[in-house]
Amino acid sequence: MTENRTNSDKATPRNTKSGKGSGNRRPANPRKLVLALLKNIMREQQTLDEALSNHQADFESMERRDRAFARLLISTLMRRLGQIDKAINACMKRKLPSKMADVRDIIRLGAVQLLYLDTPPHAAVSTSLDLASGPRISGNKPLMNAVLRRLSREGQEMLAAMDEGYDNLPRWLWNKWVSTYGEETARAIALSHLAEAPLDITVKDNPADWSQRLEGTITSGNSIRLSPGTGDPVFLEGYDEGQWWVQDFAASLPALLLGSVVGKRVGDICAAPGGKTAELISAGATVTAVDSSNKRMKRVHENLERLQLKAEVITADARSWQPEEKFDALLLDAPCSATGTLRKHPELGRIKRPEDIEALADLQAELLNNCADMITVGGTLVYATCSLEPEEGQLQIEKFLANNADKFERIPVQSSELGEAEWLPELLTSDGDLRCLPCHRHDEGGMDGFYACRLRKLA
Ligand SMILES: C[S@@+](CC[C@H](N)C(=O)[O-])C[C@H]1O[C@@H](n2cnc3c(N)ncnc32)[C@H](O)[C@@H]1O
Repeated sequence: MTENRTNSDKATPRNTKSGKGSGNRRPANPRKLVLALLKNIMREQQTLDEALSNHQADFESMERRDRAFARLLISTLMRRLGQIDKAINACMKRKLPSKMADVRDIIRLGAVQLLYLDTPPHAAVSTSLDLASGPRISGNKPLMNAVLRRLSREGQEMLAAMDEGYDNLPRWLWNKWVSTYGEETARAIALSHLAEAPLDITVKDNPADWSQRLEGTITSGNSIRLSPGTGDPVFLEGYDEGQWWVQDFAASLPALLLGSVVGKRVGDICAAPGGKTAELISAGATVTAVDSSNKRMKRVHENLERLQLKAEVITADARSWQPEEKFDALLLDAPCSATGTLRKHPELGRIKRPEDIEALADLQAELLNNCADMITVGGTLVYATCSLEPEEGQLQIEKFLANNADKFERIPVQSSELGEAEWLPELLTSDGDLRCLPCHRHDEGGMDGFYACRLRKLA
């Protein structure tokens, strides 16, 4: 299972294990593919997974090395776009108008190679200019050439004078995080996006044995952090045998807030692609997994089959669906802006807008209200999102508790429930909610931003 928290209904292109590209098709040019992805992301607000699925045949036609290069190019572009654009603007008398977006994208593609990927200047410039076809674009080759040549000479000096955390974060997110967490933490979060996130897996059992076999380290509980450069997880021992699934350490925590689930009927609401479903089943629960997306539910079925785990799987809108018999416990992992996952999905910073947060907060409130009716009196409800925004986290819960004061109470989480590591208290708020930030445990590779709160039904 590979994690996908972008709420995208489009699957990431599957890895062909041969890595040789597919069929007799002529392999696609990785730089040209990246240009198309950039357009999909920046001008059509698609996630990288969505954009990649538009170009699946091209992606799969490439050798494994070219696929890795294309991914490196697009992810570095997304992580560093603020600095790249600032450096490009410094090379021009005035900013390029939006009708010249294609020209700007070609310069960006050359710039990322010159500034961050150590591509020899002649190769970065000539391979970019080769992509400038068509009368409207090719007429701008002298401009593109001049900007890229200047970046090859002065680019590193320009970068050294920039504030890389601040410059690479969209302004509205910077302002929001400074007002929510303070400038020091906002900067630490922004800096955490600049490096690729490590790969975490959750094992069904025997974490000590699996951490040795896969040469990783146990973060806590059943979560193992693999060493950098481990490569594509589908090639690793235990994947085909269904012994583990990919899940960020922070994403493995909300399910723990339900306590012992052995023998309990647990509703996993908004379940796809099924990371927490697998965790709850492995912990001994009888799980009903509900999600509204047919396409994503297909992945739950595939993932459970690989992991040889069983759940009742229901495709339904959880704003109105109700179980025939109420659950003992429920986990609502609500759709959200996913701003806690920018390390893994740096493009989200470019496609999300402040108004998305408001709309998602309304959807989460509807889901939470309906989930409140799905559990028995005395039952536990855990609400979680991978957002850093208070409207999707603590403010959502405050509103819910204010409207349901006689029906629900918050049960503060104790750090010992999350595991034994001495640093786990860092992840809890003074109210006893879980509040993971991407900058937590930065020196060990950080973690996704996650919020979770535990409630008990009183009446
Ligand atoms: C954050 S993802 C869930 C991740 C999942 N819990 C896991 O651990 O693998 C949110 C999910 O909410 C689902 N969703 C969005 N709106 C929904 C609705 N009204 N009813 C049910 N599911 C919904 C999306 O399809 C998406 O799969």
